[in-house]
Amino acid sequence: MKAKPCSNSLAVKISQVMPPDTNPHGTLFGGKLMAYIDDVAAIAAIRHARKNVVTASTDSIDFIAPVKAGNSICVEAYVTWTHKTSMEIFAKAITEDLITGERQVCATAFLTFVAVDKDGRPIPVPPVYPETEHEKLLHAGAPVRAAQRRERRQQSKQFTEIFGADYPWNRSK
Ligand SMILES: CC(=O)SCCNC(=O)CCNC(=O)[C@H](O)C(C)(C)COP(=O)(O)OP(=O)(O)OC[C@H]1O[C@@H](n2cnc3c(N)ncnc32)[C@H](O)[C@@H]1OP(=O)(O)O
Repeated sequence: MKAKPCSNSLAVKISQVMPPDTNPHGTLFGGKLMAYIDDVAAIAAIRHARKNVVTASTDSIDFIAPVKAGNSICVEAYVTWTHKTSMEIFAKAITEDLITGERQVCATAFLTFVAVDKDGRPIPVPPVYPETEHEKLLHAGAPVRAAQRRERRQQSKQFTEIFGADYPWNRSK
């Protein structure tokens, strides 16, 4: 498959934070921001693969600064690295006080998406290559992050086996 540049997958979403999406502090719900990030990252992954994708995992999301109601929130995401069927996506969210123009990074995250066929089975994706300094930095660090994810996935599988699928109310003490 022909390699594509990171920039080919760039997806951006900008919106104004409205009160229904805020918590009692008047700032954006963390869960809402996570949904924005997943949404934009999925578009980037589909753009790169030109196939259906699923979210396989999200690395830790660091909430760096709160996002006030009335501010804008801009999420950008692009594919930084690919393996066989999986793609790493970097997402960055910035918030802007629309009155003063002050901007802040409010969150960054790495997500992994997997391209799937109509039965949900993983299928190959094209390679990606970096062009800018930022893209090169992210691309170079990706194999180490992927190895950490493989290790974490093994731990998750172990927890799944240990804790099982019992409902809490059926669990014996
Ligand atoms: C857009 C959305 O909202 S989708 C909804 C939320 N997501 C989901 O429902 C996905 C549920 N999970 C699944 O369907 C499956 O576990 C899949 C498709 C992610 C993986 O399928 P599996 O049959 O386990 O495939 P397999 O073990 O071969 O892994 C396939 C690839 O996914 C990668 N992968 C799987 N799980 C993870 C994970 N937790 N973190 C990072 N990468 C992962 C593997 O490393 C592999 O990558 P590679 O082919 O590039 O080397």
